[in-house]
Formats: sequence, C-alpha cells, structure tokens
Amino acid sequence: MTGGVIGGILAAEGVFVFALEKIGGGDLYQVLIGLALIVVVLFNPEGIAGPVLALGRKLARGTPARDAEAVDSTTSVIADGDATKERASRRVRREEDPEATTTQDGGAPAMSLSEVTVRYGGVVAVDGVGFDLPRGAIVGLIGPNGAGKTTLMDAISGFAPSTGTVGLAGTTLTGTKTYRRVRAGLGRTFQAIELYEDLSVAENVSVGLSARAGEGHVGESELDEIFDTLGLAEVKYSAASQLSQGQRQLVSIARALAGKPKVLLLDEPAGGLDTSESLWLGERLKALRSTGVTILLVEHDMGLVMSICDQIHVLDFGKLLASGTPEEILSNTAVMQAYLGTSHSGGKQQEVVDESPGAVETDPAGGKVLL
Ligand SMILES: Nc1ncnc2c1ncn2[C@@H]1O[C@H](COP(=O)(O)OP(=O)(O)OP(=O)(O)O)[C@@H](O)[C@H]1O
Repeated sequence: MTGGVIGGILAAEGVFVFALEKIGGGDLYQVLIGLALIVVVLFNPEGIAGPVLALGRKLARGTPARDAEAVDSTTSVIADGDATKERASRRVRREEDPEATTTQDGGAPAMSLSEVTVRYGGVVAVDGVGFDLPRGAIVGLIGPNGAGKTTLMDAISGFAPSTGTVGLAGTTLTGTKTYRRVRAGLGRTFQAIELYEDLSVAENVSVGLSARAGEGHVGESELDEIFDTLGLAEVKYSAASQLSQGQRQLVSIARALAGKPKVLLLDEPAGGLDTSESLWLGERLKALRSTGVTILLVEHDMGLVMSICDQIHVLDFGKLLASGTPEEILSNTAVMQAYLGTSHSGGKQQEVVDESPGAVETDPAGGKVLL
C-alpha cells in the first residue's frame, strides 16, 4: 500500500507535479524525479516504500521502527543443531554416483535453519521450521499445495518477513536485506521463470552477474563452465524465446549461478517439463551438485525428487512433518496421509494418486508422478 501511495504522489500528473506547478517549478519535474531515482537506486536499491513506512510508524508511535522489508528476529547465534538435525544430517545418503563427491557428511552445514516462522495475518504459513543443508547435498523440500514451501524459500531469501534464524556457511542472514543475502552466497530461482525473451541465453545469464556487483562475480570463462555444466553451451547465442521449457528452466538456474552462490534454492524447476525433460534436468542438477553447490529443491515431481535428493524434508500446514532419505520418506505413513488426506486431495497438481508407498518407483505408466 505504501508503494501505491508513493507512486500516486510522485507519478506524472500526480500530487507532486501539481504542487510543483503551483510554486512555479513544474519544468523541474523530470530532473527531480531522475535525481530521486538515482539516489534511491544507489542507497536503497530495494525501493523507498519500506523505509518510508518504517519512518511513518516510528513517528506515529515514537517507538523504534521494524524493518518493513524483512525479518525481525534479533537472535544472531546459529544453532549448531539439535539432536534431530544432527540425525538428519548423518542420514544424508549419497547415491552410487561417480559425480557425487562433495557431500561432507558430518561437516559444518552449508545452511542452517532454526525455528523459522512466517505469519501472514492469521495464517501461519511456516511454523517453527528448522533443518540443516549438508554441504554439497541436494535436499528436497516437499509437501502438499499450500504447505509453505515457497514461503520458506521466501523467508530464507529475505522476501518474506520471518522470525527464527537463517545461517549460511557460518554467518547469519537474519535481518539482512535480500541483495545482501545474495552477496553472502545465496541464489534462487522462482516458479515464474521470467526470462528476457528477445535477449540471448548469454545475455539473460549475464544479468545474474549484477547480483554480486563489485566483488568476485564470475567471469566469461566461469560463465562458459556454467553453460557446459547445464548443457546450455549450444544455445548460448539463441534467443530465449526459442528455447524449450526445460532449457528455460536451466537458463534461470544459470542466471542464479552467475552470482556464485554457495546455496541454491530451486522453486519447482521441473514445472512444465515432461518425463524425459525432467530426467534430463535431474542429470544436470546432479552435475551441478558435483561442483560443490548445495541445493534446496522444492518440487512436486516425485520421480525427480526421489532420484536425485540426498535428503528430504516434508512440510504440512507450515510444519516440518518428516525428514529422512527418499526411502524413509516413501515408507512414512504420515507423509502419505498428508498427501492423500481429504484436506489436500483436491490439489491442482495431484495428477497421480497411489496409496502404496512404492508408487513413485512403480508407476506403471512410466510417466511423471506429481504430488
Ligand atoms: N503473500 C501472502 N499473503 C497471505 N498468505 C500467503 C501469502 N503467500 C502465501 N500465503 C499462504 O501461505 C500458505 C503457504 O503458501 P505457499 O505458497 O508457501 O505454499 P506452497 O507449499 O509453496 O504451495 P504450492 O506447492 O502450491 O506452491 C498458503 O496458505 C498461502 O495461501
């Protein structure tokens, strides 16, 4: 709302112009707005609505304002992990995969979440969630529609106001702005891919370089490595509009990788892919894991999740329902009930329903299994 009000005041023909004309300075509008834009981009690249709102609150109440952009936990200690998280870390399972060489079982986690909670009015979208991401692992985050998966990713990346602690490679991200989290080593993709359709793949990915402007972003040769790892080298100079859905997903991943993330959050990268494209994506993600990147994967494609994840966490109604290896999750009755229970059975992505725990592996049609 604050953004809308500010826009209404500053827009052409709006209140600001009217006031300028009244004092005879109407011609200065373009110059003043241009200068204001430069100042905002330099000093507060995420915009002025948040700080203005915070200032308004401070003036109105005479109390310290809460940062409207994010995160209000003041705890700065990253939990070393309780017994449950320790167990979950130790359960990390590496497949018999020659590429999979980088998980440091028992080492310091790449990311550590503790008591992360997100409230939207009366809705507790994420409720006290905590787990670790072991370094170099692919960790799946699954759950029925509306379970809170994307909201948890938003909390980790600073897009949703949250309480609790988010630790990244030994430093706490709690309370920091989104772009600072990116600079600290966090990358993410979104369900809506949003490529620049008339730019080439290379140009689209180059946009990601700005994420770590001024310090250690990847150069041309590293970009080429990213293209090779993701199998995009052949389409490097093609326009984004000419790509398949699978390639578009990979370009969005490449764009996130251009910021050199330690931890990469992927939000439904197999969305819109058919079975063979999904398998192909899985191979590319495994290749990415072998480079040392830690991945948190939100996905409804159970075939993909079960085949590439080292560890899986299940959310239901915002709470952590279960954690374990793919085999443990598949045989967990509480997980099956959460997916097949009456409250979620109408979910739009629930295309294949089979009550047997082995349904994912034995889908007779051999097709993609979405839950
Ligand atoms: N900006 C918001 N304002 C209010 N409620 C929200 C907002 N974003 C999400 N929610 C609510 O939070 C809950 C969790 O939503 P979220 O999108 O995180 O679920 P999800 O597990 O990612 O679902 P899906 O698998 O369908 O993407 C839902 O009840 C949703 O309606």
